[in-house]
Amino acid sequence: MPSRMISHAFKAYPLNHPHKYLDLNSIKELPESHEWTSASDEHPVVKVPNVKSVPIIDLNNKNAMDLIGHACKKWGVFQLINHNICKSLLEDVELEGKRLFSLPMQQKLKAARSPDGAAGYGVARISSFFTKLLWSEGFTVIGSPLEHARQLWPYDFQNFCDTIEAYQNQMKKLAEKLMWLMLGSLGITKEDVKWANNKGESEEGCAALQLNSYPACPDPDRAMGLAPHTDSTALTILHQSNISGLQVLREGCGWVTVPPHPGALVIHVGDLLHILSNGLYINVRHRAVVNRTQHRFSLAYLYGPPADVKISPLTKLVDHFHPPLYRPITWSEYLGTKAKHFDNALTSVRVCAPRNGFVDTNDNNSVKVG
Ligand SMILES: C=C1C[C@]23C[C@@]1(O)CC[C@H]2[C@@]12CCC[C@@](C)(C(=O)O1)[C@H]2[C@@H]3C(=O)O
Ligand SMILES: O=C(O)CCC(=O)C(=O)O
Ligand SMILES: [Fe+2]
Repeated sequence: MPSRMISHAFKAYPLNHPHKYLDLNSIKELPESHEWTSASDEHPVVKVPNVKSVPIIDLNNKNAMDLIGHACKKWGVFQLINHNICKSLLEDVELEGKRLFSLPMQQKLKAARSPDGAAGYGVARISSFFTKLLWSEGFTVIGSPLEHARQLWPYDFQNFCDTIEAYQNQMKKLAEKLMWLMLGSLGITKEDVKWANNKGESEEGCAALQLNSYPACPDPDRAMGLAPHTDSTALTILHQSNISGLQVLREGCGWVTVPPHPGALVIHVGDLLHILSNGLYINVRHRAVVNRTQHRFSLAYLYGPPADVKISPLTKLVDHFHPPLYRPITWSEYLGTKAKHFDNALTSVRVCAPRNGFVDTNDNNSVKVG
């Protein structure tokens, strides 16, 4: 039976071996369990200006739609300024996140994500695809944060809930606006998308909020904050605070650092927009690296269509010369597919090889070792 909520997407894919939780803040030497070899990544880190940097787009620019479309085709990522999200809200949510991660481990584990669940405290789900552990911890909110917040702060959960809910509301509006700009640039309007005005859908269905914490690391060059991945979303809005760590893969060049730009939010094209656009938009591959001295915090708003609506390449973008590359799939099903196949999830949904004969650069069959 299709699930109406993304929080149920992993029911059939429980994580069998939840990792032991180390308090990364107190570790003075990188344990072998967290030692990643640089040989496991074939892409170099490239420096700006050797390669252009990720585009910065002003939402107030009258050409914003075209600039966004161009960035989605060339990069699959851009930084957005003048997005209208209150600076104080961004600061508040960052503070609440830091308050959460600074709790003692025993307390955080009271809100631990269950093996078959999507929400709560824990390591990133993709961790299970690697033999080495990530230098990070996360907290995922889907719908209301209340249940978990009560477990974390039995007498003091209101502030956290209010801030998270205010942030979710603002992000939802921005995500919707961005999605229509991204699709608008391809000539797609709301009339072309059946589920666009489906107001009856459960609020829980269309977003997750991921709080990421990357403590300072004694040996950052051999550790990995968040392993390379694409987001299983239509789009992601990332607030990366003022500490660098996000890198995006520019095909043919290598890893490009996305420097924190004051007030900017980073927008990623996810796998679902890649599917909807019939491959025209790049689902950007990215990762988070860590540093020796600063504790980094980031906040990702992972946005998608209603969880149980089948999405597929949009009819207007498909013709005899551009056959649909992917079969219809719901967001919920796609999350399950990702939980099973990780980097090969898109290939498993593909029905037709791209006309240029190239394979999807985000798919590979290599064994992940970390
Ligand atoms: C909607 C979702 C996307 C996500 C899995 C999740 O159910 C909630 C957490 C998301 C996240 C955030 C960190 C990176 C990531 C790969 C992960 O392990 O959990 C993404 C997942 C994703 O985009 O596939
Ligand atoms: O911390 C970052 O910069 C990246 C986070 C991320 O990729 C995610 O939450 O999906
Ligand atoms: Fe991501």
